[in-house]
Amino acid sequence: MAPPSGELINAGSAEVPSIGLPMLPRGQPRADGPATIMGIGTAVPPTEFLQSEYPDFFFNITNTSEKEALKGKFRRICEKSGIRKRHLYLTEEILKANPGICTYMEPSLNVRHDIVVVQVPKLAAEAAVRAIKEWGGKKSEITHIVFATTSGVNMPGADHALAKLLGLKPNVKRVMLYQTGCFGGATVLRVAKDLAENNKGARVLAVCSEVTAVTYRAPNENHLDGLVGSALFGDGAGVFVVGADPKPEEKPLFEVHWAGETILPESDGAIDGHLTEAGLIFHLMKDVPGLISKNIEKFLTEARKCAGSPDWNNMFWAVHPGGPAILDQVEAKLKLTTDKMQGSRDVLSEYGNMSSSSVLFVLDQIRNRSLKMGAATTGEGHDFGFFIGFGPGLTLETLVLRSMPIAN
Ligand SMILES: CC(=O)CC(=O)SCCNC(=O)CCNC(=O)[C@H](O)C(C)(C)COP(=O)(O)OP(=O)(O)OC[C@H]1O[C@@H](n2cnc3c(N)ncnc32)[C@H](O)[C@@H]1OP(=O)(O)O
Repeated sequence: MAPPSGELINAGSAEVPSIGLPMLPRGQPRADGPATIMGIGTAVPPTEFLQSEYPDFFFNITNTSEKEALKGKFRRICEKSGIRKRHLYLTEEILKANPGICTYMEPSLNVRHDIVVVQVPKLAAEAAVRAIKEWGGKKSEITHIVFATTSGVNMPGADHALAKLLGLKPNVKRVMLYQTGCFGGATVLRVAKDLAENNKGARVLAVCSEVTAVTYRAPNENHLDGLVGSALFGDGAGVFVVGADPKPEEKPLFEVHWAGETILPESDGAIDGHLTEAGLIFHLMKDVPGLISKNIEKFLTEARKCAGSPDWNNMFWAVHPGGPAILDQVEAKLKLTTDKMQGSRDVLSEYGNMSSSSVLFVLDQIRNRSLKMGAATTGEGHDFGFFIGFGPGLTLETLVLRSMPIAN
């Protein structure tokens, strides 16, 4: 029987006075070094939609072509979106076969879920195969999966489906994060970092996969922020292989040095989403770019201390490309040179806003740009950089990454 708590406190054990037991060795040894990103893979559905043609397609398929004023507004948003094309699973054929998805508010959750429950893990598996190939290890060495998606919910989750599709061992340890929205890309890396650093030898798949079949809906005068989502969102999956203490045959692309998350002041309701019988209904306040740019400096000033507080322009920037106004306003606020957001702008242009997956694409773009530029490091020649997600809350989630030298 346990002694009274007073005796416990005064039990006199030199090692652990609070419980009076000797310290035991930890069952699971920790890694020696920081988590590293050892492989990156991305995937998108094959069908692409040119943004210049999208207003006609969207208003036709949703039977709303008579709403000329609304269509004019949608066209203006598309023109200012910074997007050239997007990839969507929902082709014309699939939309015609599922007319409920093309309405504004008809109950249609079943058909939407039938699509995403299959397509979200499938797209993730495509990206994971590429990430694992670059990493060069065996699938049997994968110890953990951390998976984020806002595209539907299911039991067992998309993490379970991915493990089956890839043929991973049944004892792979899984963390499934549903409905994180766009900051999920940074969350999966933060959780993967903690797992890799606290479990020696762990090799973690950090996974995001988004398919817009849950949010797709007809335009409506009562939901103008919905128009912004319809103009911006695209489908895509991104996967990192994360592990610490790389073996000689493993070639890290980035080290993860710091991770943090904060809720921005006075931002309640700025981005939110509600899962309803008609799918996921998104709300975006017009001031999202202003709220992010107003509050970001304080948080990033704290974050960059781990890198010796370099100048903003002496870092690389992997920022979730939520929309061009967000990139513009952060750039202006921190007086960044125009090349700093190029990775984010390139991803926005070629894929749109793929919610949580986007920032993984941006880091892939940055290391590819670095190679093309002949830069000395994977971070466009800089030693340290940011990996930034934001989304519902408003939640701002950031990691500080250290780039690796490129042998030229
Ligand atoms: C899913 C997640 O968790 C995280 C996310 O990423 S959520 C998405 C975050 N992204 C955003 O919030 C979008 C940020 N906004 C932008 O990038 C730009 O404002 C934009 C591309 C939407 C428009 O570009 P712009 O240069 O600002 O053009 P602007 O002329 O001001 O706006 C175009 C039209 O859009 C309308 N508009 C812009 N933002 C709007 C909003 N949030 N709601 C409703 N209408 C909006 C404007 O009123 C304007 O309408 P009119 O042409 O009829 O006047």
